[in-house]
Amino acid sequence: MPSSTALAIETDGLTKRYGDETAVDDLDLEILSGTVYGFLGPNGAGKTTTMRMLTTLTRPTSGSARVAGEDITDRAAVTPHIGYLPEEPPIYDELTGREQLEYVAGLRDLESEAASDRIERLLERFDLLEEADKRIDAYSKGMRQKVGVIQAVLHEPAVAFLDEPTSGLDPRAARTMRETIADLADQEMTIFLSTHILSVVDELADTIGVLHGGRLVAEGEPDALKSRAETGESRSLEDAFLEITQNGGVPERGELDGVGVAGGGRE
Ligand SMILES: Nc1ncnc2c1ncn2[C@@H]1O[C@H](COP(=O)(O)OP(=O)(O)OP(=O)(O)O)[C@@H](O)[C@H]1O
Repeated sequence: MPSSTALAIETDGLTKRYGDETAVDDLDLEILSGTVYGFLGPNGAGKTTTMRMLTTLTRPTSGSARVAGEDITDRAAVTPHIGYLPEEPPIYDELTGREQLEYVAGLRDLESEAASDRIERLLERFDLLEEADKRIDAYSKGMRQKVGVIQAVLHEPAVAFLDEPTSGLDPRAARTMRETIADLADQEMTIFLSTHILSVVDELADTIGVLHGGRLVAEGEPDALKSRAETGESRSLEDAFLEITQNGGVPERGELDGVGVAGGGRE
């Protein structure tokens, strides 16, 4: 068991109910600092709800969680340490890309010269320099996504929550995004990465967790998840994912032998 200081995200029985529906059910996570955690699950599995709880945007019904060592009930303590790219990044259409990023830097109280340097570098990296002084309402979906990611990591948070970071990006930009995520992880940023694009998770994640019906039904390193317990033969991550989540209803515990499963199996 790692010491608590090495954990970037720690949840204990984290649960969110909406009326009769349990969106996230008794979630226990221990995510090491500086790692990329790939968070998978079918539509409606509870991924966004989990991220909204961990980023303090919605309160759990029960259970607890710490992010970057801070309790998620203490929004003021948590927010300086996190960045969040939600499905629809919060950006002002009437600003230019650069103005939007400078605005976010101001909200984060970043020192202006250092922030300007970092904004320039990230704009250049994402091939946005030429468009940086155009209004965002003229941006394509992919360009908006790039601004959304840059603003999520501008303040070099300890933990970045990225929901479908490659959404809307062309192949070149998607590659830049993957390389940027890998670089950020190399710089000890913890990345909580939710996506339906399994190749992205396969390439980047140190650990993958699979949520199904609000419950964590499998967790492990990508290779362990892909290995078939009975024969040891390897399957694609897509095959593994489809097999793990194949029953439409409530998941059964232990669907994936040989891989840590919610409620047991993790060290
Ligand atoms: N504000 C809300 N009010 C009521 N039910 C909600 C609310 N937010 C989410 N839910 C329900 O909680 C469940 C989990 O939704 P969530 O958006 O977390 O899933 P997801 O894994 O992010 O799905 P997707 O991959 O489609 O984005 C769904 O059944 C959804 O209908």
